[in-house]
Amino acid sequence: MILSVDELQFLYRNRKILHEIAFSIDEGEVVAILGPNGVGKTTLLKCLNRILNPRGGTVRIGGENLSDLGTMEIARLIGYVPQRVETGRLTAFDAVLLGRRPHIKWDITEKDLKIVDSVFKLLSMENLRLSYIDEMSGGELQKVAIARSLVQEPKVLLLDEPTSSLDLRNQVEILAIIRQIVLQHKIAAVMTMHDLNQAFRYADRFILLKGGKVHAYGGAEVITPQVIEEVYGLPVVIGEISGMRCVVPGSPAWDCKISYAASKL
Ligand SMILES: Nc1ncnc2c1ncn2[C@@H]1O[C@H](COP(=O)(O)OP(=O)(O)OP(=O)(O)O)[C@@H](O)[C@H]1O
Repeated sequence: MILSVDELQFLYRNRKILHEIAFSIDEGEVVAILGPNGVGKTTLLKCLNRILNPRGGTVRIGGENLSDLGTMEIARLIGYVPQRVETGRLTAFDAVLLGRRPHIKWDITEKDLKIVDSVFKLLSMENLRLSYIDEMSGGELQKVAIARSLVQEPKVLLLDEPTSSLDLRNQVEILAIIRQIVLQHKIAAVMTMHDLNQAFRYADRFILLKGGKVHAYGGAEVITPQVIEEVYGLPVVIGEISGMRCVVPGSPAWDCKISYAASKL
């Protein structure tokens, strides 16, 4: 087991956002955190990373309790790709290089440069090396953030909607690369997502949040039409296309309900 979470709770002011969160993740696994807007997916990632301090519970990585570790030690273990990436007057190369030593001045080594080069190549973004990140498109910036997390060589990657700004081809390529890196390096990735079809394709396990709690947790078998309707309040059909599990939202009855409501506007 590489990551374990037990009885995690988080409150914003006095409002309970997360409670009784417990799960564990093995090496080589990609886990998708799913759930409706505002349910607490980003908050959960930030608690795992200790950007936010949980009110209770424990998070362990490789047996180490994160509450016993400092920021630098946590950065050594966890690569984090936030939903909103901060920009500045830095080239993409420098921004990614910062992932090697996030908080202190350091002597750049041959190894640092080699790893940064290889990640630029892996993500097919060599053309962006000298571009300034404050002049980048949303998708380009998202790739820079993913690259920065990968050069950290973390044990756990936390990715907050990592493909939200990417075009279709980049979505597929980035998720496939994350999948491959997780397996090859025996690390783990936890990603928040909205696209259930991509989750089916690239994740091994699923955590569905509802009301700040884990509503369903497990392999693809836990994502049933009933569970999806309970979590999102929307009927779906689950089927297969070319051997791949896929979710189609809606149903004839639902579509009728929506068009009836719209006709009353
Ligand atoms: N800084 C904050 N102060 C107070 N409440 C906050 C703060 N940030 C988020 N929240 C609230 O916490 C809840 C969970 O937010 P969070 O961003 O974790 O949701 P999410 O599941 O990631 O949503 P989305 O799918 O829309 O990105 C929301 O109701 C949100 O309004």
